[in-house]
Amino acid sequence: MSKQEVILCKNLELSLGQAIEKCPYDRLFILTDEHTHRLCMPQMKEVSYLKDAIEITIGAGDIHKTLETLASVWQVLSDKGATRHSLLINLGGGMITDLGGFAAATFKRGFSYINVPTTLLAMVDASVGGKTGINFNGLKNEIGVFAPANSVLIETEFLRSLDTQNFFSGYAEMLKHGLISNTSHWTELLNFNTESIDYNYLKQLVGQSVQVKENIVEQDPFEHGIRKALNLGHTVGHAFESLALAENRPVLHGYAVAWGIVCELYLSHLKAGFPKDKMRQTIQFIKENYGIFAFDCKQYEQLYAFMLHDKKNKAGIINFTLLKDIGDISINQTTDKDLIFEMFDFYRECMGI
Ligand SMILES: NC(=O)c1ccc[n+]([C@@H]2O[C@H](COP(=O)([O-])OP(=O)(O)OC[C@H]3O[C@@H](n4cnc5c(N)ncnc54)[C@H](O)[C@@H]3O)[C@@H](O)[C@H]2O)c1
Ligand SMILES: O=C(O)C(=O)C[C@@H](O)[C@H](O)[C@H](O)COP(=O)(O)O
Ligand SMILES: [Zn+2]
Repeated sequence: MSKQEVILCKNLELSLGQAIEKCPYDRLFILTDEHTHRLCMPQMKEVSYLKDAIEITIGAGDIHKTLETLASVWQVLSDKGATRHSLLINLGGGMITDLGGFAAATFKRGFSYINVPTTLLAMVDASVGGKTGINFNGLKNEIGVFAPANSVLIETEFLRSLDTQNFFSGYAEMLKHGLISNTSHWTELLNFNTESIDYNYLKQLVGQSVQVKENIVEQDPFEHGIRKALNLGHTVGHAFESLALAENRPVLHGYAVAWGIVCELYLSHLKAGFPKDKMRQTIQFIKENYGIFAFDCKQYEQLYAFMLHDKKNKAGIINFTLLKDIGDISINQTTDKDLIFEMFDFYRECMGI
């Protein structure tokens, strides 16, 4: 996979113009969801290159990260004459960059695309690294391909219209990056004033956070080894997300990851010696800011069944990424079912369920 250009923009219009010039195209498309079309598209109207772009707008939220929505995007591409030499700009959160990236990577076996992430989660995580796809059969990202965007243009001014829940959803992936990188970044994140956001400081943290992801993806673009670090919290988090979806009470991805981190830090403590004080401090932050995902012991089997679908697994054995300490990563960790159930007990006890 070629190294991806990720730019923390000073001037989006200029950066986008330069990125587009690097991708000669016959037809230009821009994908938004109903919210980013209303809130973020007006800023793009200034960009002269986009005057003739064909707009595609889909429903917002992960419930639309489906085969049906993907087919509707393919349909417009086909009807409007997209070719292998077309260019797609994804303007939105992780749902848009995942689905749009997959649409571009598969239409006529693939054409170029540029990500302009508009949520915190997409800026620090989803828009970078080339994982694209859709949810399928109640499972997260079940269908997809690795296909990086030609450029990722991060304009943090878009964050000013983001609601609190989506701010914290993205912040969970930043916390994950703190845990897998170093103590000083983790400490900065735990101490950031989330009640009164300093957007200049946030921009600096976004830069640091996306750098953690870029460094790892560069070493292992196809997740054969160290990229599994980026999946910390997701073995359990995706199971929570799938259970929530099955029970018609969807949760935001980052919230599921935060609750997944609570579980996987417990396993990290037991199996890899992750320090108890750092586990407690991280869990305290999550309890204070993410509320509770409730389930009872009758649902343990169902959660376990969802975890059996994790993409890191091999031969039916659930694969965890654990930590010996902050920044000290142990990939390919396994454990028996009893300990997984004990981990659920721990989660429920410390969340007060
Ligand atoms: N590919 C990857 O590496 C990767 C990494 C992390 C997460 N993901 C995926 O990303 C998705 C979650 O992404 P997300 O949290 O960005 O969700 P999202 O794209 O659904 O966006 C969340 C909500 O915020 C709205 N929104 C977007 N930008 C806005 C803005 N500037 N102001 C106000 N509202 C805005 C959206 O319309 C939506 O309603 C999940 O599907 C997850 O699986 C992928
Ligand atoms: O980029 C990666 O690698 C990640 O694992 C980042 C995750 O935050 C992200 O949610 C990713 O989509 C999960 O991928 P999956 O392979 O577990 O579906
Ligand atoms: Zn994630």
